[in-house]
Amino acid sequence: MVSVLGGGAFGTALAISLAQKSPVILWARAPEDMAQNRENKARLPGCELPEAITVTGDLALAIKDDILLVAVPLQSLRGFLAGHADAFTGKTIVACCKGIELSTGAGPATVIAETIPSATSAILTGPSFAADIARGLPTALTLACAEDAAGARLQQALTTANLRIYRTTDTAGAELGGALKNVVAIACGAAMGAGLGESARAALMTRGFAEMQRFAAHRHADPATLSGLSGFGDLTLTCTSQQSRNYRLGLALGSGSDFDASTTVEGAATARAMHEVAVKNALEMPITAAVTGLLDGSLDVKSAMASLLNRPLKEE
Ligand SMILES: NC(=O)C1=CN([C@@H]2O[C@H](COP(=O)(O)OP(=O)(O)OC[C@H]3O[C@@H](n4cnc5c(N)ncnc54)[C@H](O)[C@@H]3O)[C@@H](O)[C@H]2O)C=CC1
Ligand SMILES: O=C(CO)COP(=O)(O)O
Repeated sequence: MVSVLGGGAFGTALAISLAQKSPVILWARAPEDMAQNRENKARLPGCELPEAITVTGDLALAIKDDILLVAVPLQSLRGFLAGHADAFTGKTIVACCKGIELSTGAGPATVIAETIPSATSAILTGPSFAADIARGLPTALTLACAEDAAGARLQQALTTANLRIYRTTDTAGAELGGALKNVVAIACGAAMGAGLGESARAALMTRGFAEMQRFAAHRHADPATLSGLSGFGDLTLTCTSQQSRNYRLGLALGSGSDFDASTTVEGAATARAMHEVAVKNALEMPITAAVTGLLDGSLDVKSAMASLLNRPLKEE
């Protein structure tokens, strides 16, 4: 059986998807409302929880299963795993989160490997909005696991009628694609929010993709992974849809409107983490630098765009 740890939008959607096949335990820090109303009103309203889902706040019960999908934000992943390290020993842990740690520059697979070395670590990533998965709309994701046999087992276990899963052993590529596209989505939202137009967005997506490839090459990821669902696929979705929280944060920055600070926006911390790695390793990441400036308030959108346009001319 599979358990999902993390009662936010994505964890709930994955539990709903898996409940088509077998009973699922969904662990949440505050399960009461979900358990009582059979709906995650706070994060995924309008999606009824099927009977096959047991909602619990008892982590020991959830961790009994062998396959554990962990859907907490990336910046919380290390603390969450380390806090229950004994219980996670020897398990198969699938990180369902996207980002790079501010404190270390590590992605989710690395965080699992460092925190629970006895675990089999994997990542589930790619273009999917939680609401789409929960409604049973067709979705394709990437499952990355360095051990191919374990990856194949997970691919079978997590595929459902509407959720098609491809697999790869390139965990570095998969974790970077999902992390870095959020930063580009913030940039695209900001450009659209400031009224700079769709041509500007296309330029940011394309040159942002070049930054993703550069960063991934630095981490020895397979370039083909970046061109797949977890990279190009998710970049396309997140940079073009108002369903994306990263894109919506960008829209708010660009238009000068308010944004609810309690929203999970992985790209904000990831932009800072990437910028630090880029500066330290002399990687050229001007869009990431511009997003970091927008987030810390040292740049506005028009001057950020001007700084990108005024860089020395170069070959594509
Ligand atoms: N919502 C979506 O459409 C998708 C989200 N993701 C990824 O899923 C991850 C989680 O995001 P969402 O579920 O959307 O966010 P969310 O904001 O809906 O939920 C986050 C959940 O994590 C819990 N949480 C936070 N810190 C925790 C900790 N230390 N211990 C235990 N639980 C903790 C919160 O209580 C909350 O239930 C993110 O990395 C996101 O990028 C990936 C694909 C789609
Ligand atoms: O990762 C996602 C889509 O694949 C969800 O995007 P947001 O976190 O920006 O909402």
